[in-house]
Amino acid sequence: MTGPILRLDKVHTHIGQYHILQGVTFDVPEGAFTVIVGRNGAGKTTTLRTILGLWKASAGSIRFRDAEISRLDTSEISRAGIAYVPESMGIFGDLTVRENMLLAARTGRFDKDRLDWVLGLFPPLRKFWGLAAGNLSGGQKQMLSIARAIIEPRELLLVDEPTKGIAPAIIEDMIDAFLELKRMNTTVVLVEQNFGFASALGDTVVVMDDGRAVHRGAMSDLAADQDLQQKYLGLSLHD
Ligand SMILES: Nc1ncnc2c1ncn2[C@@H]1O[C@H](COP(=O)(O)OP(=O)(O)OP(=O)(O)O)[C@@H](O)[C@H]1O
Repeated sequence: MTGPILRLDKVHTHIGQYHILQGVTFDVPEGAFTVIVGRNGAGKTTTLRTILGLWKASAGSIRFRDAEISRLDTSEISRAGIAYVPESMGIFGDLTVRENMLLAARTGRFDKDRLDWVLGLFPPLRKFWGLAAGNLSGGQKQMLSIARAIIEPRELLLVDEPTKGIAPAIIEDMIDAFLELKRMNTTVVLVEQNFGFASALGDTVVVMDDGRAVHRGAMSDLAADQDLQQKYLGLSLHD
């Protein structure tokens, strides 16, 4: 783990008349997994969308390496090397798995070694390569969505709740795939409600509540401390 690749400093986001993020501050260390947890409506997705410029920060600073990105357009932020896997997965149901992957490759073609590596992480995608993606199961769609985000090397990957609605057996496969990304020193910010998944992968953890980051620290400390979990997360993580 090295220094931060991304720094949020007192970030505020308004959506219409609502003041959603109210001074979010945390660092994302390079080459590690940062997990954002917190109750429903805490502002986790809004934080990812604000980093991506899909919502504009109304105040505060977001620095990616040495650049201030909070005023940039999403396309510029994406070109700078930040990829996003939204909760809605953002895949095209009428297009095949292959076509979905190809659209995500900015050069318009595949690097064969990279493609082999990605398909090795998610074998069902190889199997259903020619199938319209709308026919995939929920877990397979989630895999496709992640595969799209990593088909080219990215400096930072933002992933929103990959386990949502996914069966436990597939969650295990997904942990393996993310562990492989970890071995490659990929920098990931993961929003995750499933505490087993979050604690299996997270190096650092950010707990959000009511539009703020109320706790930052090592995931191992939070995972080992039930009082801390109770204080910040109530029982919702174990429901
Ligand atoms: N388009 C919108 N218009 C108005 N309010 C919104 C909009 N999108 C999100 N919000 C509000 O912003 C707050 C934070 O939402 P957000 O989706 O960031 O929370 P979250 O922590 O990701 O929650 P969850 O775990 O339920 O997905 C919520 O109160 C939500 O209702």
